[in-house]
Amino acid sequence: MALAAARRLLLHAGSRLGRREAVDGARRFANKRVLVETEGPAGVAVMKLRNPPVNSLSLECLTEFTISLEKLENDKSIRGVILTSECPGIFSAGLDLLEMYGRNPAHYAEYWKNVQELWLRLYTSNMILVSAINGASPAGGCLLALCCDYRVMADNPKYTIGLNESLLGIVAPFWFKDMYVNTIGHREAERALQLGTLFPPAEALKVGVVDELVPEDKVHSKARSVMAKWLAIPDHSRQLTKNMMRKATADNLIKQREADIQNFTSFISKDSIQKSLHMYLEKLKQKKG
Ligand SMILES: CCC/C=C/C(=O)SCCNC(=O)CCNC(=O)[C@H](O)C(C)(C)COP(=O)([O-])OP(=O)([O-])OC[C@H]1O[C@@H](n2cnc3c(N)ncnc32)[C@H](O)[C@@H]1OP(=O)([O-])[O-]
Repeated sequence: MALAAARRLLLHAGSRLGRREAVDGARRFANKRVLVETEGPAGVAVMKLRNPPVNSLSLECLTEFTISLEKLENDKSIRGVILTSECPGIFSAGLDLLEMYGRNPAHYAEYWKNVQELWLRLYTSNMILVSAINGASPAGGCLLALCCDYRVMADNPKYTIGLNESLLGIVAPFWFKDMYVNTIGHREAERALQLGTLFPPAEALKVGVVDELVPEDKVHSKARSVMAKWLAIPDHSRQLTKNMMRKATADNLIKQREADIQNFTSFISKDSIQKSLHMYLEKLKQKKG
């Protein structure tokens, strides 16, 4: 309820800001955790996640992300979005573990609904989405990248990408899996999901998790040049083709959203799963100390 009100406020504030920017000619709007800049080639927005330290997808971050996307979808002058991060060395650490640990079932349900919402909006977007992966991209971070039409990754062996849920003692839901299969094929997805593989850039390119590697300082310029190529295709034919390729996967979730929320809520509420998450969070802390 409170979140719905916050969402309305943000949308309203955003549209007022949008009008002011149009007058100033400064094409930029920002929520606290997502910055959108629309300067550069016509019709292209750059969306930067900025939820330090690791761009984890907290409920607030998911909401702001979804609202920003909604605004861009509604802006008929925008045809493409480059998705990237403002946090050095991190694209996104994925879903916020603290939203899935030590909370109550109502919170888990609310959180999951918002995860679904963002995924559906990203995966089925009519806009061209190119990810400029400029850092580590585990689990939900990889999910964001997989939603894009093209993935450019910084060739830095310190960065890894993949759906590593099984390493945390949790299970990627069927729609994460479906999108992984669509991207890298059944055999690679099966192996990578069971092992929770986090691929370094060269391996990510080899299996097809990403489409291209470039030196770190070229990630943005490459994403822009990729975008230019995609923009040259007529929107209507590209959009219909994208829809044809992705609709069945999205529909698979749409037809069972409520059951998926219930599955997630009962799974994540289990003592054994909470214990696994606790251990994983402790491991992250120890790594730091
Ligand atoms: C069924 C469900 C499907 C699930 C899907 C998912 O996405 S599950 C998600 C799967 N995601 C993963 O498995 C990724 C786990 N994270 C990592 O592997 C690393 O943090 C890193 C490689 C992203 C960055 O390394 P780095 O050395 O630059 O940074 P650092 O490690 O020092 O962390 C800094 C602070 O951030 C904290 N924090 C980190 N991640 C999360 C998070 N997701 N959430 C919340 N907090 C997180 C970390 O605890 C620490 O907190 P502290 O102690 O300051 O209070």
